[in-house]
Amino acid sequence: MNQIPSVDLRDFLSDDHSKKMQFVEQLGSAFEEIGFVAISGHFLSDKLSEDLYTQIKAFFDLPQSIKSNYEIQGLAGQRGYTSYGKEKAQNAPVGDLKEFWHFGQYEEVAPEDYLYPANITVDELPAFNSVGKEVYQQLEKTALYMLRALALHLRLEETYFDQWVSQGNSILRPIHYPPLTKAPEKAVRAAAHTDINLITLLMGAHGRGLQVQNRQGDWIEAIASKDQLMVNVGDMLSRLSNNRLLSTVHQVVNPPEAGWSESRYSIPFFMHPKATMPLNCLDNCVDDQHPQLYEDISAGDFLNERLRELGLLK
Ligand SMILES: O=C(O)CCC(=O)C(=O)O
Ligand SMILES: [Fe+2]
Repeated sequence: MNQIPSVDLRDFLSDDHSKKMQFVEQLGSAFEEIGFVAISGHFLSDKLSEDLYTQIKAFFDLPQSIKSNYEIQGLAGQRGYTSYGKEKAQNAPVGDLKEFWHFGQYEEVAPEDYLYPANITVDELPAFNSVGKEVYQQLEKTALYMLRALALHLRLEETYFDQWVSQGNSILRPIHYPPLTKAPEKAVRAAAHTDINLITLLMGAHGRGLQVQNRQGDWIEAIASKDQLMVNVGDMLSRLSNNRLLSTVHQVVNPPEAGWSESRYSIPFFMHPKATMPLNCLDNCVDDQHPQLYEDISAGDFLNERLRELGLLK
């Protein structure tokens, strides 16, 4: 396969059962074949998307001394700001050429029942906080429907994932890749990696840069149209499905020299379940032809293992 397939989430939401099942089939085969799909008909409006871009550009434009106030020790980069070059892809020699922010789950419970660290508020930019929350919730809703479709594809109850992802540990990560001033020796904007989580919804895959490795080992460009999000399978879902759904290696390459002066902004939403979700390979993905490939593990233990490898958790 040398192109990322496209699907329209409105088909899944339609009252027409055959359209709904056609979406399930298209999504399932895309995720079995290449692990990526571009989706339109999601819940994020153009206006909200533009608002978030405006806010994150304003944030990354703040002086470093102010941004650094939001880099909180002891949080393993789970909330707030992570400075340039800190995150390193698994097995990469040097850090990626990026800085980023994390919005996390918004919990409507008493503080003593909080599962997660609280979100960090940027005092200088009030709308940054409210727009981030709204985008988080619209992408979370979109991701929930994608997982419902995948549940049907895997012959599970349609709402199988709901209990695990409702109030889940998902993260919205606006990323800034600053302009390049000289030829980077080893580093690329984001070194080849797979995502850790269940599925990722990516805003901002509209220009060149993101590349996906197909089964033949070739790098293909993943470019979404303006109304599309790029969605891919992460390691948690490939593990759960005993590698039936592919968590595909991808990277963000540096632009040609003519494009060095431009920043890249992209915004992935990493859908994570609650830490207690078992990632044990599903019974209906294991048989004589497909022996179980992974040990049983919980989502929380798996995440911590991977954050350590990324250099974010000590
Ligand atoms: O910047 C991008 O387009 C993709 C980033 C990415 O793959 C990631 O952060 O996991
Ligand atoms: Fe990624």
